[in-house]
Amino acid sequence: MSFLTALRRISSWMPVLQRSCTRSCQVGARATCRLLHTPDHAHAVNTCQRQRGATSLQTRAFGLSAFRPKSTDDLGSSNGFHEEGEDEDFLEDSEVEELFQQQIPAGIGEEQHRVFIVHPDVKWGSRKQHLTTAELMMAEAEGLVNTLENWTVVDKMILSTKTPEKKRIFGKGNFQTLTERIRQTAGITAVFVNVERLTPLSERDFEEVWGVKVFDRYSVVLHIFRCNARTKEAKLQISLAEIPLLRSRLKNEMANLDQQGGGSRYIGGSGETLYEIQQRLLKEREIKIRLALERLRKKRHLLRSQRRHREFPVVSVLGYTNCGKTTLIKALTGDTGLQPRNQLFATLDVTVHAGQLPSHMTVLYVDTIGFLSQLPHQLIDSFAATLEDIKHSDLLIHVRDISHPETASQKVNVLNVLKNLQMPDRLMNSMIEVHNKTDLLTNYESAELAALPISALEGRGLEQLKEAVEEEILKATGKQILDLKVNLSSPQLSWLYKEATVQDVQVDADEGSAVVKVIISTAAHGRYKKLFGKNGVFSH
Ligand SMILES: Nc1nc2c(ncn2[C@@H]2O[C@H](COP(=O)(O)OP(=O)(O)OP(=O)(O)O)[C@@H](O)[C@H]2O)c(=O)[nH]1
Ligand SMILES: [Mg+2]
Repeated sequence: MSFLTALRRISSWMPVLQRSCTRSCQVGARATCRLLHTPDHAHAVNTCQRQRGATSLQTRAFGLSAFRPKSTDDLGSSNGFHEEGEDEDFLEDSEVEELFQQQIPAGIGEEQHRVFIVHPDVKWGSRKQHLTTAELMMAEAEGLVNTLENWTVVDKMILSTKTPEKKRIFGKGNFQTLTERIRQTAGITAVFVNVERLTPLSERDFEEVWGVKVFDRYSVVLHIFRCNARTKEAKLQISLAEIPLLRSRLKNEMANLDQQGGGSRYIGGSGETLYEIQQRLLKEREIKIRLALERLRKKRHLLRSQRRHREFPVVSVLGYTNCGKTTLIKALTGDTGLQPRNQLFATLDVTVHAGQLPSHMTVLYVDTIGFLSQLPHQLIDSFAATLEDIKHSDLLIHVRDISHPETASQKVNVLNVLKNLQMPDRLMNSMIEVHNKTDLLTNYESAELAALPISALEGRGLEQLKEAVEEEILKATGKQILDLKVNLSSPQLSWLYKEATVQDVQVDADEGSAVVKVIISTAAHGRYKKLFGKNGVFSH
């Protein structure tokens, strides 16, 4: 790259970044008020309506009536609950869009790529992958490329290596073989080196030798995320995760410029070199995105307590990407708005969907972003905020694609990520493991006795799953299902409507009494007994 081209490219960033810095100051003064709620809650209310009859509905729906549906995009990252007056200082959609569309790292967001994949296979040492093979890792890399609409795999190669994390990933001989193969393969526009993260230096070296764009897992996964991002939070997180790529690009461009003696020159009496100015602008961009994300996170804290207050137990559904999480939630809730896709990272946002358990108790199922082995660390960091909410669930369901050849290592990977996220022990111990896609295997029988075999697609095993969920939810929330005999001339029934969840009322008109089926917390039951005496409880 010539000195002039490099200089031109770098200075092309400046107006964009400067504009973004000025705007960030203006945003602070803006306050936006919104009221919205998810269609899921409308669904929850409707379901309650059908199950409980008019009187109980009045009690329940009252708590929810302050919410209205807005767009499905808004369901996403903040679980669909937004509170009035809490949107102060928040970025407008157009501002998030501008951040998202500015400063896209080179090669990301481009129209098409014909890709050569090389997988460095570590034969020994601490970096060796024990639960998988190079062929399976290569298959996953191909899966990642094929997820992108206009990307195709042209050729692939597995090469052994000792030090995938060092600058020289491959030995001299192997590197020569690889370079020849790449040069001989016609029409390649990019090489995907299947490592977590390439150093800026090796990326530059590879690009120089091979003459095409070079990607690592980090940049490929980011590219997929960019294509699938719908909500503000996802877009902000992707923009944040792209910052390291922009830094690498800046480093490489400055190295080019320095070779020509330009990078460390001071700019027009500013006391800063060009490199320092660019670094500062990137830092400012990063701070702005982090601030916006932090505000979303704070908002979620509020939303969490609101949700607790409403007493709908929360069940988070997680697992490796493409294992069938969205399909399962769709089957459990009948929510037709959900769109499962045979694609990695189809779901990028945490969304919430109401469903019913056998006792007609309403629970909220949380659909989450899928996990991936060797998902680059910075990516996990920027999405940790999204996954943070899972910690506040009442129960976790771990979905596994049991038909996948790598199902065992996928499980290990998911458990590791949960450990890194410091998931509370109570959730890890009560987690329900579900073996999905059993329809793809003949006469599947699990060696893991506690696991539940299902087919989310064909609706098999769902009743057993719902029963298991109910059992765990009752344990987790300290609730029980009871039949209570009430005197209709006393305030017992209205008390129960207020303090517990009334499931069913069987009236005996002659006796002036009713048997009421309730889901009630131990504490509320204690208060009930104190107020109305111990009589009239039937075991359930
Ligand atoms: N045969 C079969 N296919 C299934 C089953 N469950 C899900 N699938 C398919 O697996 C693919 C992925 O399903 P999703 O529900 O989108 O998976 P996910 O875990 O939400 O995926 P991400 O959001 O991308 O992480 C889709 O093509 C589904 O039709 C199942 O029980 N049997
Ligand atoms: Mg999904």
